Amino acid sequence: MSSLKEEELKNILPKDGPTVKEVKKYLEKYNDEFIVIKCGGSVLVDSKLFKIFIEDVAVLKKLGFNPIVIHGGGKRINNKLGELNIKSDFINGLRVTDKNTINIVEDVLIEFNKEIVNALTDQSCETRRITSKEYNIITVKPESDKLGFVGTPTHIKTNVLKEIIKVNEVPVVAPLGLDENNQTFNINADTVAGSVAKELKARRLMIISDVEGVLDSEKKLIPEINSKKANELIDQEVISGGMIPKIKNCLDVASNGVKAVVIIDGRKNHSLLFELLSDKGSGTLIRE
Ligand SMILES: Nc1ncnc2c1ncn2[C@@H]1O[C@H](COP(=O)(O)OP(=O)(O)O)[C@@H](O)[C@H]1O
Ligand SMILES: CC(=O)N[C@@H](CCC(=O)OP(=O)(O)O)C(=O)O
Repeated sequence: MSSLKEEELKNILPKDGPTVKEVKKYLEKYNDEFIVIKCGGSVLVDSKLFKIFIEDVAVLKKLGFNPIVIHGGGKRINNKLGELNIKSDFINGLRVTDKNTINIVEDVLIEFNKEIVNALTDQSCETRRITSKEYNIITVKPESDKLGFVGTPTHIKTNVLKEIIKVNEVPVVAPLGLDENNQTFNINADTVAGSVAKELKARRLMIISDVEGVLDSEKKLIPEINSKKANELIDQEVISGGMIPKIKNCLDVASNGVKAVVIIDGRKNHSLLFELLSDKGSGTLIRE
């Protein structure tokens, strides 16, 4: 990727993103490594933020990175269940998913996956859809009886992912998996991103959400957090809801060989590019 000329870089990079000078410094650093990017449904429901996210992924691919995209969709699922008057309960940030709900979750996530892939294709970025119905790469076992059709990944087909990357496509993965009987399971998207990052031995896991990062009891950003501090904040209920599986999962990934795990703010313009390609890293860095 270092072979890109200054003029080419200028054409690829957005005007309001990191400068060519900054980017040049960082290009060498990530040569050929896997960058797992998880974008939450809270960011993707906003059409402006959706557009910036798509643009950033396409830019990374043009620069020669190997991005792997995992998408959420929690808010879209909530909206659909709301329309259908179906109540949804959460236990520690995970959706209780019964027989009826899993069908809706699957439909919503497959549709969302299609939209993301189409948007990337429009940016001349080649992609591969990965869902429970196409190229499934995730085998699961049930997480717990109480959660119904919620799965924990037991196997990720990294060989399939690597083949897709080799032919220059960006894998776009929905948080769905299959058990040994081909039953579809709902999986928290942060958990999927974590499993993929660990199994691929990714250089970085970047979790894009609709908050600055992990916040303390005064709602101030915590720039760096370890497991001791995170567990304290969970006990004190300062970390709650969807942030619980997010942080637990990030800690697990950080202690399993992925050097940099960050939670960044998808509401900030080009936060993904600034985090990877400039000195202006923001958000919360998670350490084991
Ligand atoms: N200590 C905390 N710091 C930041 N966010 C928190 C904290 N505790 C709970 N949250 C909640 O976690 C949410 C992020 O999780 P989630 O809604 O699952 O996002 P996503 O859709 O991006 O995965 C935030 O919007 C916030 O409401
Ligand atoms: C088991 C479980 O909770 N699955 C999630 C899957 C989507 C997701 O994780 O979306 P976000 O990243 O947008 O939160 C759900 O049903 O909402």
